[in-house]
Amino acid sequence: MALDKTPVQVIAEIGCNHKGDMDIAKDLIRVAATVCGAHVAKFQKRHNRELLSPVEYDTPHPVPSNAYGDTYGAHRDFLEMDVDQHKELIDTCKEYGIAYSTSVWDLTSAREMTTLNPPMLKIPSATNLHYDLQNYLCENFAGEIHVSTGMSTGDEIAKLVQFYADRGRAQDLVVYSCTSGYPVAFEDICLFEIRTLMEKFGTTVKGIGFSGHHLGIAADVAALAIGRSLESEGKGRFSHIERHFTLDRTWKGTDHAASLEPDGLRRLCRDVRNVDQALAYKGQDILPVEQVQRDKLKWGLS
Ligand SMILES: C=C(OP(=O)(O)O)C(=O)O
Repeated sequence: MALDKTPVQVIAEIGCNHKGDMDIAKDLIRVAATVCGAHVAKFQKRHNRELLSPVEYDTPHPVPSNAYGDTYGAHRDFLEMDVDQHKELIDTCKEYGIAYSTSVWDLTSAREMTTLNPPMLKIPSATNLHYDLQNYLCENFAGEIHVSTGMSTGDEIAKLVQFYADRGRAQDLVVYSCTSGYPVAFEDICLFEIRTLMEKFGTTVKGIGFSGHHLGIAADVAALAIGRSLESEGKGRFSHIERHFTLDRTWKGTDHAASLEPDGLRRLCRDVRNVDQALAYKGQDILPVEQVQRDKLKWGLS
């Protein structure tokens, strides 16, 4: 079966790695696009008073050395960009020719971000049981809806996909294999979950993706090989690889240590492009590149 050669999209998950600073956020977009060759620059949007209980909001950050505020809520608020700032980030993405995306963690964020008409919005693993939010997106957002499946049971994932199918939106849905951990040990990445998702849902949804929080880039290339080979068996489409992205892994904050720096993301994008070309069957017995060698080297033909 011929593979759909639409390139697998590499998403630079900037998240909150901008440390609440628009200049850093814009620089992350610029570097992801122009130095690394990523396809999407992704952020996160939260309304912390809606998302967190009063007690969670007022409790100090569990890791004080990562805290940007006296309480967890104040810390999260410090890292938030408002709607106008997200508009500016969209403009910056346009300037550098990279698509913009953001995850929405609560209903208010979903309402706000849909007004910006991005090409895609994401529901993080933490929020994928929030059906009011997902119903809102199904009814009010025409773009792709990406949903991550960390910390989810098989039944929850099946229900999730059915929810979108029932609303006629499964063909706009991208479901991500994900292990929620920062960073994730190699034995916990469980890449064959991509196989499970593709076998169960690949032909129902628009795409299956991989959202990684591990170290290095080898697992992503393996994810690509697994996803594309299932594609070759008619099990749907493997469409996205998402990795956290920072300018400096030693910066203060939870996600930096599990992020790629510019050279890592650049190598990931390069390897995804190159390996994707290599993932093909021979369309003919002897390729043109081999014919020259066959004529010259092959014993027993003349
Ligand atoms: C936390 C997020 O994603 P994931 O669940 O894939 O890690 C996110 O996109 O904000």
